[in-house]
Amino acid sequence: MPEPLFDKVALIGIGLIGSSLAHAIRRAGLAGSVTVSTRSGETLERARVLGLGDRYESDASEAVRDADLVIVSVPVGASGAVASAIAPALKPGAIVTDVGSTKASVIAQMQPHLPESVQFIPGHPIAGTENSGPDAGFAELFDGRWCILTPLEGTDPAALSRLTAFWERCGAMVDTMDPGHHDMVLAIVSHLPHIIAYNIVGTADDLEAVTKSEVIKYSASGFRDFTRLAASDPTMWRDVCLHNSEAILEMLARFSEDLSALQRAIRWGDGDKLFDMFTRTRAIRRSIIEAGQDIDVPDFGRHALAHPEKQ
Ligand SMILES: NC(=O)C1=CN([C@@H]2O[C@H](COP(=O)(O)OP(=O)(O)OC[C@H]3O[C@@H](n4cnc5c(N)ncnc54)[C@H](O)[C@@H]3O)[C@@H](O)[C@H]2O)C=CC1
Ligand SMILES: O=C(O)C(=O)Cc1ccc(O)cc1
Repeated sequence: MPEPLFDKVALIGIGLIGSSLAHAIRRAGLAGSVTVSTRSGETLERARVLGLGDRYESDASEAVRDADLVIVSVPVGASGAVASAIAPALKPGAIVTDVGSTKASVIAQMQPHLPESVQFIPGHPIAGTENSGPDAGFAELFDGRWCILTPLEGTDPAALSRLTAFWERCGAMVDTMDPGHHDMVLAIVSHLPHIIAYNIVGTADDLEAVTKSEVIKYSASGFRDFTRLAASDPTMWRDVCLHNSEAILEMLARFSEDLSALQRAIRWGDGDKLFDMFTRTRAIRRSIIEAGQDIDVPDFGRHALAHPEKQ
């Protein structure tokens, strides 16, 4: 086993992402010891039963006291409260990072509390599932997935390299990005798909002409894919919507315009327009598969794609 990258790591929040980090850290031998802290006593007890750490602290400030790396993995709306609680106890020179799905808001919430003696490097692994809580995590979650770091002005390059090495040894590939750009990109590739999924499943649930049992019984795989996303954690997604509202509203406005164009093409029987649009979007799917980013598609899916010929 290679040398640990950090002597002491503190995991604040031990849900899907925190517990996956605990497993990945252990798999790669990245820490001398791991201290777990979370708000709810019940979750902390569950983490202890699962053996996710070496020490367990209900008080986040106690957990970070001697930590060299602190990873905050809580819903983005709780980032400010966590930063304020841990700030006085942080060890000078420690690296503080997070995994939140939005970046500008997390930075605005956390940075004012954190002392200049620590290196704050916000992060976001683009890897997850619809499950939450400490039982949901697994060591392979980050394998082959991107992790975006959004370093701030004045970040020490050595600290950035160390955090990059940490994520790489957790299995991820690392990119750096400006926080505002991150929020715009993630609004279209992650936040909108979840919002659309919540909406379509809600619409189906509200239909009077179709019973709930029919929705369950006849749901084709397209609808089932939406239900998976719509089963994601309500607290987490409420916070994402509230904390990336500007970019999400911008993307929703564009989406609504494009949906209206699609609606018009259907109303006027404009088959050429529909065909052209569906051909363009199919190319995106193929590019994702070619880039090896199609983790959810079993191997046979690659060969089952039809050719884009006009029928
Ligand atoms: N679920 C996913 O697929 C992904 C989530 N993320 C981000 O990771 C973060 C954590 O998400 P998950 O692990 O999925 O959530 P989760 O719901 O599985 O776990 C959240 C954890 O935070 C704790 N917590 C909540 N409020 C707290 C507070 N005020 N103080 C201390 N602890 C608190 C909970 O007890 C729990 O341990 C979120 O910011 C989310 O946006 C990032 C990538 C993927
Ligand atoms: O479950 C899925 O399909 C996801 O899209 C997981 C996910 C959720 C939130 C993120 O910020 C990143 C990844």
